[in-house]
Amino acid sequence: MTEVTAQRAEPILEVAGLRRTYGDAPGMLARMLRQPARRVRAVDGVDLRLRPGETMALVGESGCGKSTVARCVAGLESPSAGTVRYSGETMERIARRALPARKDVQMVFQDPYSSLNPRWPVGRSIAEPMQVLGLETGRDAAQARVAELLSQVGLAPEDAEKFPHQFSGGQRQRVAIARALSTRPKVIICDEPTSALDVSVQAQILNMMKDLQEEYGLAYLFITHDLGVVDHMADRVAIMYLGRIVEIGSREAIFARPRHPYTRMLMDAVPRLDEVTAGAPPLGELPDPANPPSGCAFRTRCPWAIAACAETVPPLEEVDGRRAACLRSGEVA
Ligand SMILES: Nc1ncnc2c1ncn2[C@@H]1O[C@H](COP(=O)(O)OP(=O)(O)OP(=O)(O)O)[C@@H](O)[C@H]1O
Repeated sequence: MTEVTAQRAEPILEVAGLRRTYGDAPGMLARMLRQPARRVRAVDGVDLRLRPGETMALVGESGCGKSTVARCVAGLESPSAGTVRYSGETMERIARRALPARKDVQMVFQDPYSSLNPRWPVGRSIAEPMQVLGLETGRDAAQARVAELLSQVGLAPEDAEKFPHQFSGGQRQRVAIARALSTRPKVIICDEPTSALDVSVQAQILNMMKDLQEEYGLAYLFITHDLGVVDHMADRVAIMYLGRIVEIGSREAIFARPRHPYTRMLMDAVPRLDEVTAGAPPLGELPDPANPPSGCAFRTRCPWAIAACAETVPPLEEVDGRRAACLRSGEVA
């Protein structure tokens, strides 16, 4: 499917012009030291469309705004501007009026403890979202559903009585996935769900997530810095740099012929991408997000940069079956 066709298909999730700025007002310490506010445009005009049953990977170095997109899309944070729609319904309306669409989106975090209460038996945490939304209120029905969910993620019904610390890291992530599945969502936002796990456990969880996707027609917005994971999971890929998407298209197109210099450099750095994320800079230092370069924010690290790159922010334009935001995208491949 070309990027043009993908854009035409009916989306389950549609993000338009999403912006999230932090630090509009200076904090107390900054005020005492008479420092100006440190204003960061963490997300600066992101558009995304996710179709039912599809996996879109959102990729980029630490600090480029991936988690902020995830939190805004999951309704955990309000955007400064732009809209998030599920099946055409805005997230604002969904959150305010507890519309049924609220059950359609769930989130899985890197750290399962973010969604599991350490003092609750996991069965209670798994049942919580469906009970909050009034889906399975009777005790027996809720228990039966928890047992069903545990077996869907490869655990035993008796595991409902255990506490989070009694599981291994991989099992704990299975529990977090069972909790996310409890409301029968259509979309799951996954923020680095396997990056804290050993490689072999990682593969098991990813394969299970693929099976669950197939069985329930789930769409995943999959946030990761790991291109191996992207290759394994994604139908489409969006590459983010300092708050903006710089390239978006099918996994095949992007892996075969990256058209943005940043995508290309990420791919060249593949074996060391964990170092990129850990801050070691095979690509050079990321500029200060509070003070990004004019024009194309990547130009200060870009071997293809020319004077014109400092003038304007290049728009995402169709090139070679995907969209890329680079004045020289035609020459990059
Ligand atoms: N609550 C906050 N207050 C102030 N700045 C924030 C806040 N959350 C994020 N930021 C800033 O917004 C930018 C994007 O952060 P974000 O966590 O979304 O990036 P990321 O790509 O998900 O990185 P990571 O992989 O490290 O989580 C960063 O410059 C970060 O410092």
